Amino acid sequence: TIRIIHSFHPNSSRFILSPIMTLQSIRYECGELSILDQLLLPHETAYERIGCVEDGWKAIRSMKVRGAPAIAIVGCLSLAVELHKREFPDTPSLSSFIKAQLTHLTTARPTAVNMGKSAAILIKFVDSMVEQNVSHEEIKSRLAGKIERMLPDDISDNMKLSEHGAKHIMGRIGQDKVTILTHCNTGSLATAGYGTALGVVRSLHAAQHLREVYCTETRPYNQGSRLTAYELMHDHVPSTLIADSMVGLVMRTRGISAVVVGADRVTRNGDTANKIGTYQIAVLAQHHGIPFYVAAPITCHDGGRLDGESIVIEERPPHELTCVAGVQLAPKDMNCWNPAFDVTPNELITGGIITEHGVFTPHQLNDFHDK
Ligand SMILES: CSC[C@H]1O[C@H](OP(=O)(O)O)[C@H](O)[C@@H]1O
Repeated sequence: TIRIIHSFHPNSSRFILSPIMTLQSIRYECGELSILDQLLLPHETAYERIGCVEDGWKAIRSMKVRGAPAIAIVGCLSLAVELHKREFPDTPSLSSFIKAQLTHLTTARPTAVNMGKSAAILIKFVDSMVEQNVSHEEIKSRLAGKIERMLPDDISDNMKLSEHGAKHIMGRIGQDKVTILTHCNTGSLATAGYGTALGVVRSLHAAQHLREVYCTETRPYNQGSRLTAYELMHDHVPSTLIADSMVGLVMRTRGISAVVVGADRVTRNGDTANKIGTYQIAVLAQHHGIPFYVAAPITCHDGGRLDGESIVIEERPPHELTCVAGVQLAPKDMNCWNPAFDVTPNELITGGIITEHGVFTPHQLNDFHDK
């Protein structure tokens, strides 16, 4: 396991972190992959073995594993696992298999950019090795190595992002303690570890600057009540669970200093696709004059897309809305609409977009992509 041990150096505002994490959504070692089945949390902790790409696709589609970074990491690792076991007669057969499998993985869930972005990067990596006449065995080995590095790279990005975000919020609010509101789950269960928006919360808590964090239940999958509450209790972070419908009243009466949410796809102009309900929280935050931040490592950024208008919003099955934990709540044949995401326009992201490279305004983000 990896446990994060925080120590706050008295002579600087930097957080000293050593990479030991306690909550692991992904376990990978020497070609063996298993994922924490998040449909069973918080009542049951069960890991499911992923033996091939199809196992990975099904785990992502069913949301046993979810969260934009975790989706890409599990998808790509499922390919590494399958390549570890398969033999190929020559380079063309290996290359076409890799491309077909990566393309297939991008069909599991359309809104988060991470899987599609990783697939494009890995296909380009393989093509470059084919052009250099690298042997197909060496291609397999180098590709597996590149995929395996996604795990530590994600944790490293999250820690840097979280430090930038915590420092920016402290600088903006100008008080010793802050109260944060967050939505959905953006922690160790949505990433390789530490988290994005929840990573910012962890960093504020580690530096003793967090008064409290309010997390929304995040219907209908309940990422907040089942997953974020689980992580916050696990880490002994002062926190309060609220229903999605309570956000307005909490903003009005509980002294929220800032809102920090994650992202599934941030476009060039800063428009952000994130869990359904994010948009209305951003509108409420503007109404109450509360800075609204999006925490998103560059792996969640779609620099090739100008704005959020064309982002495909995934629609999930009606039963995920009409049933809770397998109990039928709404009438079985009730007409439903179950979009899993919405898009927050950049003008509502008033705090900034927190990345591992720093905190950007939407305009600065556009310049960053031009570099
Ligand atoms: C750190 S990205 C987490 C991001 O993914 C979640 O969606 P889902 O649980 O459906 O995969 C949500 O939008 C979070 O902000």
